[in-house]
Amino acid sequence: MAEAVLRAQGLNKSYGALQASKDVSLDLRPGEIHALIGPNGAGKSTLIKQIAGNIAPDSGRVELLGRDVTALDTVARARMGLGRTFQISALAMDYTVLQNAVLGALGGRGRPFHFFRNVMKDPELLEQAHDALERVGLTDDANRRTADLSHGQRRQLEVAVALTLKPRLFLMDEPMAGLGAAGSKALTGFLDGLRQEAPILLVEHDMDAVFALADRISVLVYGQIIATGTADEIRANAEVRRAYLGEEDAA
Ligand SMILES: Nc1ncnc2c1ncn2[C@@H]1O[C@H](COP(=O)(O)OP(=O)(O)OP(=O)(O)O)[C@@H](O)[C@H]1O
Repeated sequence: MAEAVLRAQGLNKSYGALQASKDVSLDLRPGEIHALIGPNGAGKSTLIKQIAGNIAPDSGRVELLGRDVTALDTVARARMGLGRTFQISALAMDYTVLQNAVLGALGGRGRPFHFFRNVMKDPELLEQAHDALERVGLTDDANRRTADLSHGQRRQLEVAVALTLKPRLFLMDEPMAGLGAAGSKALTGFLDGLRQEAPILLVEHDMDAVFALADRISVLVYGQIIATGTADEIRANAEVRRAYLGEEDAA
């Protein structure tokens, strides 16, 4: 089996008496989409934050590309190739689509800048930004104000911003949230192709998207992974149906 690009081992995290992660282990392999599903409050965001480096686990470890990164912060993990999209948009709404993409590319440089107008003339940054916009199908919208984009287009732009850093793997937190049927179909098609280049750990409530896309699915309930398997295995798992999917959704 190919070496995992991401490995979480025995993660525990408590908030007071509440154990939000209980001995959580999972991995992400080259070329795959691994979906993380579970009811509201199950601990999905808490787990993603430990993997990304926003919060430290009480115990356990996180390995990225074979290296122990448990003590590294979000910036160091991003520089190693961990790309991320967020539940709540981190885009600058008054900037154009291109400006947001250039700022994303700039984030990979790791040194401060002083003049925004110079940044917007930097050929290398512009090329990275244009490439990423083309990948997600936003080339024609490059000069539009981000606030004027549709919700679906903003989601595409978030992926483009993450792509400017040429990530080796992605953490995506509910990328389908708020998208209509057409938007979520388009994004599903895009993620389907993206997995070969950068595998994706996908937190998603849209079960149609999850079952269409995921090579493997892990189900988190009360901070614990109760099952990991293919879509068919998860659909057929009695404990998962009881705890989460419900009979009608799992049919
Ligand atoms: N900073 C915090 N302090 C205290 N409790 C927290 C904190 N963050 C999360 N929790 C609690 O930990 C549990 C897991 O929350 P988390 O946000 O990880 O769940 P989730 O599966 O991502 O939920 P959702 O699907 O609604 O986003 C919840 O009971 C939540 O209230």
